[in-house]
Amino acid sequence: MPDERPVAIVAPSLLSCDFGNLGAEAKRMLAAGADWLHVDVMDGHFVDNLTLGPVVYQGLRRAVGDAVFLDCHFMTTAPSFWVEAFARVNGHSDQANMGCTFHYEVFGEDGLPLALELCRRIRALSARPAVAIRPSTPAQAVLPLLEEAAVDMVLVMTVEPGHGGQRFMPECLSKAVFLRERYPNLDIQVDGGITPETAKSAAQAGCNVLVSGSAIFGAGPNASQVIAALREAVERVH
Ligand SMILES: O=C(CO)[C@H](O)[C@H](O)COP(=O)(O)O
Ligand SMILES: [Fe+2]
Repeated sequence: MPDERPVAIVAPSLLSCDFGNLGAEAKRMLAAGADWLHVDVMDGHFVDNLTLGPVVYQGLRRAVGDAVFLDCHFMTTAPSFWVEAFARVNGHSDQANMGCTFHYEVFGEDGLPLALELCRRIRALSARPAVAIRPSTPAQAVLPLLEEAAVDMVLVMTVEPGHGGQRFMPECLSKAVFLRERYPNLDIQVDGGITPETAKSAAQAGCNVLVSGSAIFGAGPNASQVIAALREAVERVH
């Protein structure tokens, strides 16, 4: 039987970087073995924190170049507006180098048509649509989007969105198990409190895309070792 599980992807979260040296920090992560760079976009409404907008994103894109996949995690009440704004400054003829993850909760059950419309728009931009669920949202909520093949990835949050450096919530991993059983080829991303240790249980639950902020940046010059350990956690269950 062919091995259907998707490949390991490690995405350092720039939320934990030295923002005074954003471009250099991003390049340091790429040199240390990062596959993607995770960009947390917080609007001060959906979460009680505010990070970066299109102006800073444009600077980041210029610093890393077009070949790098920037995995944008929109923790915003108006994802459609911000997706357009980020796409405009992404600096490329198409946006295949950009991931657009929105939160299910901003649309909810009644908002399925709007969520589908946003996914179609993200695909029309050639960007990569994904949906995130916070700890209190069940995995079943995203099934209608998966049934329509509207998203390429589900982000299972293992902390409450809004801040880096929080405690990992292992109880959220049952959602990854539920999704992996039904979708062997789906990219399942996990974000929040991921360390080489917690990555093992996340990988066993079926997650293959690991976001990690404080563990990677907290390792200073040893970031490459943490990235390698995260990748190994996924590859070991592969
Ligand atoms: O989406 C996020 C917070 O809402 C961040 O991506 C996440 O918290 C990463 O940081 P850490 O690895 O320190 O938990
Ligand atoms: Fe994130």
